[in-house]
Amino acid sequence: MSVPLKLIYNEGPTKTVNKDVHKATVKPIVTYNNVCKSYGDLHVLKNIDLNIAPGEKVALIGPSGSGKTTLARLLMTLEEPTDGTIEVNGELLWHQRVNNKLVKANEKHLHQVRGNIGMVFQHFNLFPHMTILRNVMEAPRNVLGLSKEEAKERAITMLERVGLAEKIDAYPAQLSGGQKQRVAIARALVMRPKVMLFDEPTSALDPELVGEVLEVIKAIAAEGEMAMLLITHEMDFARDVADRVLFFDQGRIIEQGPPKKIFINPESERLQTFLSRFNKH
Ligand SMILES: Nc1ncnc2c1ncn2[C@@H]1O[C@H](COP(=O)(O)OP(=O)(O)OP(=O)(O)O)[C@@H](O)[C@H]1O
Repeated sequence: MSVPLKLIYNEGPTKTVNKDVHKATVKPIVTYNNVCKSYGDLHVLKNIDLNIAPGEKVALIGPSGSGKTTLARLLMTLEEPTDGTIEVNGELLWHQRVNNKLVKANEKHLHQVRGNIGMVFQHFNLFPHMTILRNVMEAPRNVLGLSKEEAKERAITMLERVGLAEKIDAYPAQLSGGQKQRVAIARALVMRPKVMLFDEPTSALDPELVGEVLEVIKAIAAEGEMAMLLITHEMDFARDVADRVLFFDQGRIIEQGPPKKIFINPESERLQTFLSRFNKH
């Protein structure tokens, strides 16, 4: 059993880190194996190797256009890698192993693997004609095949978790951007994914609404067992939530480590330059 390890640094917040995260023996929940992605001559991802352990919180930072969203889109199965493989919970995305050979995965297989991944994007894409409760119940009903009562119970629990229990009968148009994003988080969580992927979840929000969404994500992260990949331009948030921070530039992982190392003792010049832009603000 893993033992939570309390870690305090730089007068910063108290973090809970899963000790097992850094042990080589833990079977990763997500594996990128030599993944490349090109659009014509543009090589957006170059030989990415990345393991994410169960429960591990990984923040991805880096300049605009460095390939962070592309890395996420591959995991969401919205894009196919040009080369390499990705595994989630031991199952290949895009490919299957048949007689030890890689063959193209069918839709059924993809659907199954995708069920392990929850996604929250910049834009919430809620169904405007459905109440908040219906928005969150929809996938448990239609994808998991739960009864109406079971789906409702699960949805209400999730909406309570993101602080929106009193809004279940409201429609998306009646909510603030921050509240809509919290619904989107509940909608992803209700499927009980093993991995949650957040792609700049606050970048479309008015500044005064950013905090409430980040607080919800932090609270979910602190609960533990679910792995998270967080793409963010919020450096304080990355520092507070992540067990490991990856600095991405020009399609490669340039540097990675615990937040303390990345934000206080960055090694590469590129990371130092990148961080200095944030420190000026
Ligand atoms: N479908 C596509 N066709 C062609 N080029 C693309 C496509 N999608 C992304 N790109 C290019 O890939 C590069 C990486 O884009 P990506 O969105 O992954 O970067 P990013 O690090 O997430 O940037 P940001 O922080 O601004 O969101 C960019 O040069 C982008 O123009």
